[in-house]
Amino acid sequence: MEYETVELDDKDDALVIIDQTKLPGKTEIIRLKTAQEMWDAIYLLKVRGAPAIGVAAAFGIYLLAKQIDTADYSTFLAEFRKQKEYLDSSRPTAVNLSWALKRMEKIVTDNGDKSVEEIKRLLKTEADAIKAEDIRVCKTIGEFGLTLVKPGDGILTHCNAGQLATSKYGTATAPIYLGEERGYHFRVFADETRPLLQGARLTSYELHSSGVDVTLICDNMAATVMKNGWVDAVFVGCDRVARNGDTANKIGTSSVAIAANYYNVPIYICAPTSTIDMNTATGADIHIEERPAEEVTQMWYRERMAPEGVKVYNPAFDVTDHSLIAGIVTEYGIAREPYEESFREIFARKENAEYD
Ligand SMILES: CSC[C@H]1O[C@H](OP(=O)(O)O)[C@H](O)[C@@H]1O
Repeated sequence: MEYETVELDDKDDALVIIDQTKLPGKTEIIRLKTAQEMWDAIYLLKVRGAPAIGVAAAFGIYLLAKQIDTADYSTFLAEFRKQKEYLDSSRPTAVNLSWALKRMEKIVTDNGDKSVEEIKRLLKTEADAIKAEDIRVCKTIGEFGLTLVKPGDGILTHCNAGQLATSKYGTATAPIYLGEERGYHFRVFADETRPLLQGARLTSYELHSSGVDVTLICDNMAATVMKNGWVDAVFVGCDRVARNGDTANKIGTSSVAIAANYYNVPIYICAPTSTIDMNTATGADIHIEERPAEEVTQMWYRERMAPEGVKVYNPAFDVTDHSLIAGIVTEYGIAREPYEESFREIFARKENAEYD
């Protein structure tokens, strides 16, 4: 299934995305032009998934910068920062949002000696680079992930860390897609992932459309398929990895990790280095987004599933303790305990690679 999760239409000054809230029933392409439309699209998960949110924010802030009508650098910088802070406020947990926006801001602050028009051109180049890197990073994560499994293995996924959460390949699905190209024929079990069903609506849709052997299960069935011996590894994505390896990912991931450890099934986090936040010491320091009750009680504000007025707790993410994680698969290798030391080695490799 070839489609672009996030595209830039530079001529029409539009950020073009698939509205993921309409999948799998309808593939609806929408064009975002204003800061409000971009903010809403991220908050409402029309575009979602840490890497895809980062790419959307990079193109989005570029388009908003284009609209800043001034030749004065200080005025441009002030307005740029206002728009950046606004987009950054849309969702708090996925570090890629702020990481991409900071990268774009650095283009502006590093080039104060250039004209505003030249800075706008440099912003476009940086946003294109962020998207290109995302594709390369995901493919490389797939290569490292493949070293952890063998043809015919059963793989369990949770939420969607697939093509729709990135620019291509996905992170947790990258080994699956690469394996499919090379005849590995994995048997995938996709958790539906309540309340917003990213696993049912997106992961099973992506994999089934790509001819992958995928079985959709309810979240409360994950332990059973592991107990049955059908799962050889768990691959999940992430939204923020703390320095000690604690990982924030879609709500329910920590339950999957506990079950996986009980049944001796390794769980691997597939994490672009852009999602590893060395400034966050442990999972306790990660801000977990809480979302509206209606997502739990009314299935996308449609079918009522619970009594009106009932109390609801709806955290969008949880934190999996580093001690439960068998390895963290990055584009510069697989990190293992002790994670802080392993991450420092991986970032050193990244630094050297970027200078090669
Ligand atoms: C490529 S990993 C993306 C990560 O983001 C998802 O969250 P959401 O659907 O709320 O954006 C989920 O946690 C995935 O693992």
